[in-house]
Amino acid sequence: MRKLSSFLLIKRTFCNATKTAIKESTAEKSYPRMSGWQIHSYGELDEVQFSKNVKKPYIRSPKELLVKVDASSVNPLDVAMINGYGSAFLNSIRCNTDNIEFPLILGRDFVGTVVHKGLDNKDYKIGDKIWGVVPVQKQGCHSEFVAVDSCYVSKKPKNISDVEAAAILYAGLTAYSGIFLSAQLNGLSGLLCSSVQGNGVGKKVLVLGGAGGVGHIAIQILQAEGAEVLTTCSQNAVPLVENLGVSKVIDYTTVESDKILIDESPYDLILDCASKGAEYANVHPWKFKNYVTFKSPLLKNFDEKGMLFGGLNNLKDLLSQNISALYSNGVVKWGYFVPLKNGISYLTKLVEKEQLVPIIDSKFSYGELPKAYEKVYSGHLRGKVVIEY
Ligand SMILES: NC(=O)C1=CN([C@@H]2O[C@H](COP(=O)(O)OP(=O)(O)OC[C@H]3O[C@@H](n4cnc5c(N)ncnc54)[C@H](OP(=O)(O)O)[C@@H]3O)[C@@H](O)[C@H]2O)C=CC1
Repeated sequence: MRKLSSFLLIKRTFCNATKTAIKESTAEKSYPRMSGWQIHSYGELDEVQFSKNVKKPYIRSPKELLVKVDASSVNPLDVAMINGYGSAFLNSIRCNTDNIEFPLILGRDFVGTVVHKGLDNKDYKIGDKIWGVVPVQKQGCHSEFVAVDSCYVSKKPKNISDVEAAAILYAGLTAYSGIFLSAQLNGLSGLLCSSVQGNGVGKKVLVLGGAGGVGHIAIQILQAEGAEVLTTCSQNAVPLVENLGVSKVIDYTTVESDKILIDESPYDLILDCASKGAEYANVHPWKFKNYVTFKSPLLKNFDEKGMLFGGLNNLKDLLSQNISALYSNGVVKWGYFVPLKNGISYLTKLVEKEQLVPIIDSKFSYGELPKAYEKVYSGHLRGKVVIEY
């Protein structure tokens, strides 16, 4: 009798488990799908694979919007993330759809159309054309749809095309945070004030790498603020950056360029958009108040040494680079992409006033996305690589 009841119990448990599995797999199959570019492990560029069977994101909070992506861009970060860059830190804060690492969708900035919205989104209606960014710990936007908190978007400026707009926000917010948060051009935190222009009047700024995605936008922000801007680039980019109206273009490939850079100092700010790094601040006997580099060792230290020792190493790096820069009276800082709402509003206004015009290096279709990744990987960009969906 006891044997029979145990048999019945096992059978019932088995049946329930089978029913649950069938239910789950049916739910999995009936889940809405979309197309997207994903990586399933870290490696080379060919890890980026197209699939028509990607789970469509959905709205998970009243502040979120579901967006049909119309255009996007590729950034050096996307290419680096394929290689596993930042994975240690990002996994510690990751909040993608299922809190899992893979499959991972890259892509950080987009222009798109609102197709669904959370209840707490009175500023947006279905069909609105918006632009925005996706924080690095979330699934990206190199896919048909993206779900994003409305604090990372705003209405797209009407005076530029989708493709032009797609070139701006990630690079623009990086430039914005380097100028206002790290260097504090306005004398305050960029979080507090950026609506009144003129913060650069009387200031001399050197932008290293003025032809690239971040560099060409940084130049335009600084000029809109009234700063005198000098920039470096290689010879074939000189006419392009001259067109931006900078006061001096220095071709860094010439022998005399170092002397010019030193003679032109002191600088209120040197903004490194050319991956020169903190070390470069001390290479020349020049004077500066602030040196901000976007080549930060922060995530690399976490990747290589773990969260604790990586954190300690970051502290050590920050102190040592500043101690060696003391002789020039300058402060050396790291700059980052920060998805700031007031940064998005600032860039929107700059575009609407035609003080910021993006430079497009090249345009690819959504189906050609791997070619766009290759283009960014190969470097020497003149503006941005954009994707039209
Ligand atoms: N920390 C962060 O959160 C972020 C960091 N970044 C980093 O900032 C840097 C710039 O990004 P992005 O503008 O998108 O990159 P791009 O590749 O678009 O631009 C880099 C530009 O620098 C030029 N360049 C290279 N070497 C020099 C040099 N010695 N002097 C002057 N110019 C040079 C390149 O052209 P050429 O080689 O022909 O001279 C190219 O035009 C990258 O290293 C990127 O990884 C970017 C965004 C966020």
